[in-house]
Amino acid sequence: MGVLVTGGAGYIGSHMVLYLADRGEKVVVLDNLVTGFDWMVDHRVDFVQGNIADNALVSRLIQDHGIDAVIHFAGSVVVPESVENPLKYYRNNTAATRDLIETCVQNGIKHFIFSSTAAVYGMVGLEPVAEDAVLTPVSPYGRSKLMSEWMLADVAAAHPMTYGVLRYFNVAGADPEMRSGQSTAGATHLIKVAVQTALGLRASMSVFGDDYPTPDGTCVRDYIHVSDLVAAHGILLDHLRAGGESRTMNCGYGRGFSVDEVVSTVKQVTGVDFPVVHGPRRAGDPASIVAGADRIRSMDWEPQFDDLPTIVEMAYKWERYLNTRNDRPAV
Ligand SMILES: NC(=O)c1ccc[n+]([C@@H]2O[C@H](COP(=O)([O-])OP(=O)(O)OC[C@H]3O[C@@H](n4cnc5c(N)ncnc54)[C@H](O)[C@@H]3O)[C@@H](O)[C@H]2O)c1
Ligand SMILES: O=c1ccn([C@@H]2O[C@H](COP(=O)(O)OP(=O)(O)O[C@H]3O[C@H](CO)[C@H](O)[C@H](O)[C@H]3O)[C@@H](O)[C@H]2O)c(=O)[nH]1
Repeated sequence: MGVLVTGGAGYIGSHMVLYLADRGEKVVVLDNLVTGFDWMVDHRVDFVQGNIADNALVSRLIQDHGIDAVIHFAGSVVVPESVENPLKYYRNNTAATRDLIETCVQNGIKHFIFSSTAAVYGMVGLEPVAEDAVLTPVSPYGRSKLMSEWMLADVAAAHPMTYGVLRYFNVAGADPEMRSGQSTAGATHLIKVAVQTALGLRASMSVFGDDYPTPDGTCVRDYIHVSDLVAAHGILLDHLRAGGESRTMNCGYGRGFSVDEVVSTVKQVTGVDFPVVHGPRRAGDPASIVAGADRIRSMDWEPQFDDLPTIVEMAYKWERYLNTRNDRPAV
């Protein structure tokens, strides 16, 4: 048995690789390094640079490495970019995923786990959102991912394959042993931006909107630590390998923090009172999105880092480490 991890040189995929290597799995990573870094791939696993849509390459990897399961992280991930360049997202997230799934079917892959997103829900109310909610994504990013969810369900109905769809909420933090972390150039994610500001890499940061219908007027999100997130994939993989049915699950802790709460936590953890500007709303932001977490909590999933200061501390430590590298990605 072996696992093909696509996008394993990226933020979340590199943590998945650490998790699998730590438990002694045979792993091969396929990544074209468009946003990932080869130095983020753990040395215990094989790394191949290439595209998920390359049928001949993926077939060879599956056969040479005895792959029974694919965990598919590779994709394009920036919501505003998907609005400006939707065809990029339909090509890389939908069409390329279609090609990858076809290669998997042709090669008898038994299990396929897919990185989906809370963006498939679109604008929701203030209550936690469950998996069976109406899906009305508002961005090409969300739609490109939802189409892949549908393809997987159709393919699994027609072929002997089981699948897991995991809808991630706001992923943050870094490996507790500092072997990987969020390293993307020009990051837009709140916790990453805030720790960069605390380190003086940015002169100030903005809070996008403070007139939302939330307790303090700023947007509420469900921040999940990346190591807890990848552990959920491991549990789902074990479930599928044991003959369990396909599952679609939210990945969040089921509680929200506002932007102002996150910023205060970053100030407390870092001890730096950095400048914060309260600016206008950012287009497309839902006021609040928190995971209905009943399904994931009904698995044997025991989160280790469900604590905002701990998540922030690890993100901060990783940012400090990145700062010591000569090749640190641009802020
Ligand atoms: N970060 C989040 O908060 C978040 C939230 C919801 C869903 N997701 C999903 O999780 C997955 C991983 O996201 P991430 O934050 O680690 O992003 P990332 O950009 O760090 O990782 C994506 C990786 O995929 C690679 N890649 C992209 N297109 C490829 C292709 N065609 N062939 C081969 N490799 C390719 C990139 O080089 C990169 O290493 C994505 O599918 C994303 O949509 C992320
Ligand atoms: O400098 C910043 C950055 C962000 N924010 C705010 O902080 C919140 C979180 O923003 P992020 O950009 O960190 O994350 P998003 O909630 O926009 O998006 C994340 O969660 C989505 C699902 O909800 C998708 O999965 C997406 O891929 C993932 O990046 C938002 O209200 C945003 O407006 C700021 O105020 N200032």
